[in-house]
Amino acid sequence: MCAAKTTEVGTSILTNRYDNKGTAFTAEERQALAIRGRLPPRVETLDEQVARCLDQLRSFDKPINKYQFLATLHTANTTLYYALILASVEDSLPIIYTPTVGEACQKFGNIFFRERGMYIHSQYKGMIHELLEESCYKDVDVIVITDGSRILGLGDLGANGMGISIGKCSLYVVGGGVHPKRILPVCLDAGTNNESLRNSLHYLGTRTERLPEEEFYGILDEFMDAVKRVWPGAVVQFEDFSNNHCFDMLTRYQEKYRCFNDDIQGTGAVVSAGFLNAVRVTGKPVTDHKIVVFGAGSAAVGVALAIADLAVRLSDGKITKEEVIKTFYLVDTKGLVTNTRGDKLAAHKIALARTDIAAEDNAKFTTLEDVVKNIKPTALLGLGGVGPVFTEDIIRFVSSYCERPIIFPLSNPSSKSEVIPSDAYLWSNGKAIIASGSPFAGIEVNGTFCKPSQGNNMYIFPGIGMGCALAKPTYIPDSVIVTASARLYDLLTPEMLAAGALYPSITEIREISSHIATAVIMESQRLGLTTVELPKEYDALLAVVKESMWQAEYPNKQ
Ligand SMILES: NC(=O)C1=CN([C@@H]2O[C@H](COP(=O)(O)OP(=O)(O)OC[C@H]3O[C@@H](n4cnc5c(N)ncnc54)[C@H](O)[C@@H]3O)[C@@H](O)[C@H]2O)C=CC1
Ligand SMILES: CC(=O)C(=O)O
Ligand SMILES: [Mg+2]
Repeated sequence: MCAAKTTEVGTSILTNRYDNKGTAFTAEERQALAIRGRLPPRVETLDEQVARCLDQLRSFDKPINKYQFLATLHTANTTLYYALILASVEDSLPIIYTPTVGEACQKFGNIFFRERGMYIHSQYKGMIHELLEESCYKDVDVIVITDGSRILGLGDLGANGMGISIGKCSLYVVGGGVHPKRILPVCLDAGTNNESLRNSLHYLGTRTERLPEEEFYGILDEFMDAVKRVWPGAVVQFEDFSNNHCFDMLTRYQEKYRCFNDDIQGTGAVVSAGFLNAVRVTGKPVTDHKIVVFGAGSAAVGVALAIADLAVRLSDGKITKEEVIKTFYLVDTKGLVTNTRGDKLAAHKIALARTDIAAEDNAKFTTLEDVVKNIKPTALLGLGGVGPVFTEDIIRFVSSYCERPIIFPLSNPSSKSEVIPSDAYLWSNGKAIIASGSPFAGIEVNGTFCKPSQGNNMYIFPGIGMGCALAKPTYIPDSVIVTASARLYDLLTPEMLAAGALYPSITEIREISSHIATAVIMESQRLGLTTVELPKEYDALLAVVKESMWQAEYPNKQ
């Protein structure tokens, strides 16, 4: 090979995030690639690189600067980026995911420096197939798409929502072992109704109001169809679409494409598993509980219905879905959701509306405080996305009559949490059983260290997506999601439960995801939906799943 040609190859490898090894290139490799003088002399192993980069990461005080450092690292050397995250899951997930990813989305235009993923907008109508074909993505297993209309609890962030697709895709690699080249974060830029964002100096999306319905579905239909043709094996995860679309999108696409909605179905699957494990701690059957849910949107409705589905599945049909649904009291901006309060309920609320409140009694239930006082719940689930509403008064009141109140402040990011878990432990005198959407510190109460579990859909979507990418079922029916949830429920051992956990440790995310993926595949096989031949027996299938996981290692392992 001539010298000029070799230099070109060397340069393209050094600047290709997937192939670059940086200081881990050996002397021989440096010579062969003609990059001898272009790297510091020391040759490091991947472990040494990880240790050095972890020190660099820890040297930043502000989480957003840590986020920027990691984004830069991803751009320079993707293998090292994932090796570092896998070596420091508990420290780095709060940076690449909630809560810091929320701040990164808010500041997306200010911190953007290099492309990642794909942007689809109305200007490309009629050309989406071509756009996907011409992209550098040749084989895609998982696509996470958002239109940025409801990013965490931060509202309409338009094209800045790309940050959330990127964060979720990173978790597919970290948790599901999907190859980094086979994930695709997508931003459907359908405009934004956030006027101040639209007018802000560095906003990078289209500066128009959100598309009318017909155009929105026109572009989404075209995208889904193009994905099926260009990457027929891919799974599409819908993320953070506002509730005027997300339920309808599921109806429109669930049986036509291999897709699921993370906020409705993923959140439902995770929270139902943790909640029913918390119910075991209370010693009372779920049907004896009274569950107040703050919020009645995509996550709240997904969670309530999933708890009912999982409870029915775990009871072997001894309890009915209707019996569990009766335990729920959903609260939205107008108060308790009932069928008698005189407004036209959004379609997604109807199945969960109380039917036992006389019209004249609705006035007694117009605030969360009223509902708590009058219902005396044993469980509070927070999915309103507005911040601290589970007040000291509420927590103390619930703890006054309830032996082990279940308190789940599930809204993200941390600033939108319904209560800071350490406060809830203190106010409940250590009695509360807590899972929070974002990670929070624990606290010692009466000599016992209490730490919240993280009730976040990150426990399930990597396993669901990975299982479906492997077995390629024609579509993802609800029963596959309930099966994934039941598997997560079972993965919590009695010892873990006794130690106060509601989910296995997140450091075990790959192990967890491999079991969830296995369960997902087996249920898809049972339903006759898979299009790839895989073992039918659990252990053999689990081995195949584990074997398929990408490892954060250089090709010629250092
Ligand atoms: N822990 C987890 O894994 C997940 C957490 N979430 C979080 O849940 C929150 C909500 O998400 P979605 O349900 O998708 O949003 P959404 O917009 O569909 O629903 C929000 C609901 O809260 C209600 N609400 C808003 N302000 C209220 C107020 N002041 N009083 C009473 N009700 C009020 C709204 O009426 C609506 O029913 C977000 O913060 C999101 O980050 C969502 C998905 C997963
Ligand atoms: C975790 C998540 O998906 C959300 O907060 O929207
Ligand atoms: Mg979400």
